[in-house]
Order: sequence, then C-alpha cells, then structure tokens
Amino acid sequence: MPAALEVRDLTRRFGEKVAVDGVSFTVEPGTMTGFVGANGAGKTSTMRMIMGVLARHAGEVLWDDRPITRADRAAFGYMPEERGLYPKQQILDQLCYLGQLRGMSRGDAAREAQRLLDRFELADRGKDKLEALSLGNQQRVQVAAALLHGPTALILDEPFSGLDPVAVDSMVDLLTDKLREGVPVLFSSHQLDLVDRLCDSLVVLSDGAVMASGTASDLRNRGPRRYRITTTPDAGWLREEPGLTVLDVDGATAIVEPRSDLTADLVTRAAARGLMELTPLVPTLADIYREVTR
Ligand SMILES: Nc1ncnc2c1ncn2[C@@H]1O[C@H](COP(=O)(O)OP(=O)(O)OP(=O)(O)O)[C@@H](O)[C@H]1O
Repeated sequence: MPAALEVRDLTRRFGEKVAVDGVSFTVEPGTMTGFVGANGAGKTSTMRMIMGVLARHAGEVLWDDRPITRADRAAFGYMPEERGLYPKQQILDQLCYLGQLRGMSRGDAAREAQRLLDRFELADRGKDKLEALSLGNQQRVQVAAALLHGPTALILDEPFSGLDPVAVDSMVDLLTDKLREGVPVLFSSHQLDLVDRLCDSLVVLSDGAVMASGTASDLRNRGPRRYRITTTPDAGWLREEPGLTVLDVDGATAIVEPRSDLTADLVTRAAARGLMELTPLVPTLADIYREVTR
C-alpha cells in the first residue's frame, strides 16, 4: 500500500550553526515534491536525516504514520549528494551487487539493471567502468542504482544537476512510473524551471527553516495576484493609480500588483484609456520561491 513520508520538527546543529531548524513537511504517496533553497539552506542535511545517515538532534521521521524503521529505509531509493557508486568498477557489476545487498537475487538484479540501462540509452555500457562515462551518463547510472530494487519512496539529492534535456526527460519518465505506483518522491534542485514543470508539491527552505510548503496549486493561489494590463498608447498612467504597485511598464503594457482586489473603478478608468487586455498572471513556482526567500 502506498504510504506518506513525514518529517516533524526535524532539527540538526553543527556546532553553533542550526543547519535544520524545526523542519516539518509531508511527501504524499504518488507526489513529486521539489525541495528548494539556496546553497546551505539545509536540504542535504534534511535528506540525510530522513535516510538515517545523519543523526537528528530533535524531531522525528514518520513513514506510513509511524516512526520510520531501519527496514523502511532499506526499502527506499536514495541518491546521496556525494553519489554512491565507485568510479573504477564496472557498471553492471555494481548495480547487481547493490541489488543483492537490498535482497534481490543476482538474476533479478541483473535483469532490472539491464532494463534501467536500456531506458537510459546505456544498454551497451554495462561492462564499462563508471568513470568511462560522461558525467551526465554517470548521473543516470546513479539514479538507476536508486531505482533498482523497486523502492517504496525516493529521496534524490539533486538528481537532475548536470543532465541534458533528453536525459532529464528519460529520468522524468522513469520517475513518473514510480509515482503511478504511489511512491512518494522528494528531490532537491536548484533548477526552478524544472521544479515548476515537474512538481506536484514544493517545500522551500531558507536558513534551515521552511518558508513555504504545499501543493503547487495551493502555493500558486497564495502567491501574489498580478495582472497584465494593456492600454493604448501608453500604460504609464497606472503609476499614478492608488492601491496598486506597478512592477513593470513597457509601452502599452504594464504588470501590476493590486494591494487588495482589483477595483471596478480601476477597470472603468482603464476602459476610458483604451483597455486592450487585462489578464491575471498565475505565478510560477519560481516566482513563489523568489517571493518567500526575498
Ligand atoms: N558535516 C558538516 N559539518 C559542519 N557543517 C555542516 C555539515 N554538513 C552541513 N553543514 C552546514 O549545514 C548547513 C546546511 O548544509 P546542507 O548541505 O544541508 O545545505 P543544502 O541546502 O543541501 O546546500 P546545497 O544546495 O549547497 O547542497 C550549511 O551551513 C553547511 O555548511
């Protein structure tokens, strides 16, 4: 049965520095949750605590509504920041070994490893040493290692960094299969455009604390309400209007953010000035990220 992964009040200090400061969020079954934040925000430390490779100083990790166990974690797929595979060993050998470590028979591990290599268009590279591959292809093999044993949850630390767009798409296809099975996926990334395209949910971390979290649609609804207004010949008059902030004017078109709702008065005045367009702008997750970490 699909389960949710939850962290509650997770806290970790390094000396005086509170790297993770009471972090709480849930990764629901079958959802792709993006984990974003500036360098040093605490993403890797949080993921390490989820996986039990870094001790926590407070808080808890729950799987399926109960404290997570070693066996639960062993069934997860984890792609650590430092990556797990050996550069000087053959790819298929390593994948088979890892599969067996996680309880697969050698035959099953070999078959699944080959299937994953096929899907990443690395079918004939299994006998190569990992280091013989380009960095992007090494990354694909690292992801294959996390997927091999049919994981119950995926914790992926920057899985898309360094990948070309085709590699991103093939990885997304594989992850989508897992999502359909109900597997919760948490991945960190600095690529906000990708996060925007892929995520059902988002957790924004800044200085160890959660600044915003929720489903992509909730966050978009909570984001600033902005409109694009076009009035000919010039939209500059909007700068004099009370109750709104003009974010940008480019000739006839302005982007505005009303302090509360857009008033009927304003629309009437715009109509009198040759209103051509009035479009609500849906914030991207990247806009929301910038807003909450400002
Ligand atoms: N082993 C450690 N010893 C001391 N400080 C650490 C250690 N690991 C992390 N930190 C500190 O904890 C903070 C959070 O680091 P972390 O790697 O979790 O952030 P991050 O969000 O993953 O960053 P990045 O995007 O750069 O990978 C940083 O200030 C970092 O320097």
